[in-house]
Amino acid sequence: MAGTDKECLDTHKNAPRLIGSKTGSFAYLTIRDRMPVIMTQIVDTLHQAVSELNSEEYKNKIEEGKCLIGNLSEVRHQLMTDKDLGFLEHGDGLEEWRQLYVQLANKRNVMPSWYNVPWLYVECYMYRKVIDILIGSEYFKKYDPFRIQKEKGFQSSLPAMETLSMYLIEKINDFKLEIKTDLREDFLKFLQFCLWGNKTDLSLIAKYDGSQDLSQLQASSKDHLTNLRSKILCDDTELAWTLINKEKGVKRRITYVLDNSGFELFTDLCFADWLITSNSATEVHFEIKNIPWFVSDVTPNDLHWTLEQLKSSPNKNLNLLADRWLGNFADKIWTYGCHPFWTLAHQFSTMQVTSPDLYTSLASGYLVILKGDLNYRKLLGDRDWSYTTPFKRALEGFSPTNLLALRTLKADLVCGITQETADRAAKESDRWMVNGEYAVIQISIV
Ligand SMILES: O=P(O)(O)OC[C@H]1O[C@](O)(CO)[C@@H](O)[C@@H]1O
Ligand SMILES: [Mn+2]
Repeated sequence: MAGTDKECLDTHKNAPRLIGSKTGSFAYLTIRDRMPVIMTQIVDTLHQAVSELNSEEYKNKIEEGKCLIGNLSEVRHQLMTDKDLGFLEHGDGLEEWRQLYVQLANKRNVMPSWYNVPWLYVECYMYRKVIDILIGSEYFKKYDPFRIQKEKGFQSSLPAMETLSMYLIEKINDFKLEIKTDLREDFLKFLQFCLWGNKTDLSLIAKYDGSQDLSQLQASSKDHLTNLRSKILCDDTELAWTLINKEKGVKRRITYVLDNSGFELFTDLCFADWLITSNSATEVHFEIKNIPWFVSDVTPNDLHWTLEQLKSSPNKNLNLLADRWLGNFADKIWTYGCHPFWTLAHQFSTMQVTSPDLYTSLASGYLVILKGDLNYRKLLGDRDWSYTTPFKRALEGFSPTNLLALRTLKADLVCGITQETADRAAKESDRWMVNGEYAVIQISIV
């Protein structure tokens, strides 16, 4: 049973939100164990970067760096000792953060602190607070404390990317030569590559230093995918296929809300390529993060860096894909945006009010694909819904257009699955909701 905030039960009988104050819950353990480790990593990485600077040339930068290290260490201390949360001062979304803080403060008789507000808020706040400190500086405004980890993650995924690139190129050639292929089967495969690509987020492996072998986490072989089917606890693939296969060739845009860099991003770009090549969409618009976020989330820098790496790789298939993908961006068949909404702590059902421009943009497309665990938590308002609550119900009215969630379970909430399925998974592993071994493919059709 997850940790919950009974105060948040509202009149619409929404389930309570997950909160860190429930001892032993995944929220509690994340705040107690995983978040301090991530903060330590941030401090250590910055410390390393500062210590590599030439002390004569970068005197002021070094001074400032040391000061930032102190401020970041203080955030870690506040988190570990459950101090009051405060306002943010720099960067996007300040007013939205302030409003949410005031709402939380008004709901309680005590000041909002790390363990007494909803987990979603506090976890997003930690990442945003780090950026607040960096943006407020002179020399570290654009510093990405996760860059090294993301780059190591990319390098260690290269063998899996090479395998997947061969598969995609085979499909592209089939299209070119008009060789009849089983489109449904291809769709199914790419969807699952993307789904399992979500296993490799680096915030879950809090101690990831690039040396661990991620290949076990990467479902790069087709046979492996077949074995993984039983781990998909709700599988709306057929509904998704019906949607994708409908009225092919008409002008339509798919919005792809990306999650992590590295292997996951590569699988997503492969799928986006297939969507265009198979005429399933005429435009794919990616949404990514405007700041370093939850360790491994894709920022514009990560996207550009990834494409450059693929282009300069000694592997010809990766070069070929990089050329295609750079071409897609140049031709505006692919576009990307990084709306500040994605780095707020808001659940998606508030988007229409808090970020109407983004909502309208999603609504003008045919389908939104949402990747990963955090997006799923925000879809569900990070609430402790009963497992059998229908997906659409848990969205609390969020319905800009057709939605498709692809998520491996890394937090103890899920909906839209049968009690038998939940029991079976629980029997297989008592960590089934958080270990990234299980997944859902869920669709909401307007
Ligand atoms: O990259 P994802 O799939 O959104 O996962 C983000 C991570 O953050 C959490 O949502 C909370 O720590 C985890 O459940 C997950 O490991
Ligand atoms: Mn992520």
